Amino acid sequence: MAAPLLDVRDLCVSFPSRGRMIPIVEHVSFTLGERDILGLVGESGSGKSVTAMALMGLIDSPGVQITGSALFRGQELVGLPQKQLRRLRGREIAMIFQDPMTAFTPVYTIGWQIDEQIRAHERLSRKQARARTVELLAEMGVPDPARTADRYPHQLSGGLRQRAMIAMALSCNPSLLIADEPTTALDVTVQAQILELIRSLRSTYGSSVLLITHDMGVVAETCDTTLVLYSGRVAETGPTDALFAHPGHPYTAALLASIPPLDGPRPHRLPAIAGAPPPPLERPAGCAFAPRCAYVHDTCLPAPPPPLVPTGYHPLTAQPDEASAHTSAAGTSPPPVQFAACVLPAEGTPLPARLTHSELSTKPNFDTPDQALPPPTSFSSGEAHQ
Ligand SMILES: Nc1ncnc2c1ncn2[C@@H]1O[C@H](COP(=O)(O)OP(=O)(O)OP(=O)(O)O)[C@@H](O)[C@H]1O
Repeated sequence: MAAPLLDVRDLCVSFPSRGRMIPIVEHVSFTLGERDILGLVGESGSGKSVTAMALMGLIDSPGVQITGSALFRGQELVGLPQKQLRRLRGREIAMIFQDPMTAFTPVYTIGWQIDEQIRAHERLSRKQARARTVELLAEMGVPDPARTADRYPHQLSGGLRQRAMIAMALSCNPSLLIADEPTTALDVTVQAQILELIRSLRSTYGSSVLLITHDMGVVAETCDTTLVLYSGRVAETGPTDALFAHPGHPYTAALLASIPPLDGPRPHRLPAIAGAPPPPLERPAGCAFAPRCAYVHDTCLPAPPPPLVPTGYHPLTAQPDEASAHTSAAGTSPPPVQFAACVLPAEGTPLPARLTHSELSTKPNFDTPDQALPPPTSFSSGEAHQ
């Protein structure tokens, strides 16, 4: 199998506070292949941005502790000196953010800023750099790119600014684009256009994308693979289609159940996940979702469970594992995918025994059984999510 573009193993990020280290991201592992789009999804505060910033070497808080490994084309990013990281950023790895105004300086034109980015990495004259800027803006679907290049950031609409930021990020043809909530601030029509643009990057630029979002709809439309982060830990990962059709983790299932169905009867109220993720210092020893889980069981409590991945799929790549790959190569059909589940019952099977009320109420942030998510019938069949 070809080496992945990005191979992250056991990434942990902790920040110091009042003499203690607060673990924000714990043992996050995944790989991203060439031209793949991986969605990093989770609620606000789950550690998505911290994961991305750690990979980019952009966390400069004093005392931050980053451990584990992140190999980019075989080069270790964790602990890489800033000088070398700076060389990689822009040229090999680029990042775009929710708010393009944070990426552009308000006092220079869009074109000038993209020209400078190009000239920082390539030996081009001003004229050549501007020609490349205009070409890039045109490729990003910016109308009248030569005139738009002469505009200041505040003179562009949110969608155009986002296109201009993607143009700047792609100006040096990076292999990896990290997109942190790139469509959150945009209206739905522009959001769809930007997602289409991001999807097209792999064919036009050969780029892989790490897409950070809290929106399962965005993931469904855009990502090959999905990694669900909950309270700084990986809850579940797998090919997006499979994960959406058969979520194995009650958290994934609950996130999916909270998306309005496109067809069929509209529910009176969408199911919400009661409670909130635990603060990092109150994270339970076992599954961090246990305090909010309708299916919590005593086996969930002693230690964090390993991330769920469909049976037959590799836990890091979320691709068919070696055995399945060999079977396909031999010309026979791959074995049917079986879906792992932590405690999610198969259709028709009874729920596992629940913890007693007193056990539940001794845990921080625990919802009472009455407040907990009702067992949604759609969880086990997955039909509602297709
Ligand atoms: N420099 C920092 N020092 C201390 N804590 C931090 C720092 N940066 C982030 N955090 C904490 O890390 C946690 C995860 O933050 P992060 O921004 O990664 O979440 P997120 O999943 O990206 O959420 P959102 O979708 O709201 O952006 C939060 O509790 C945040 O307060």
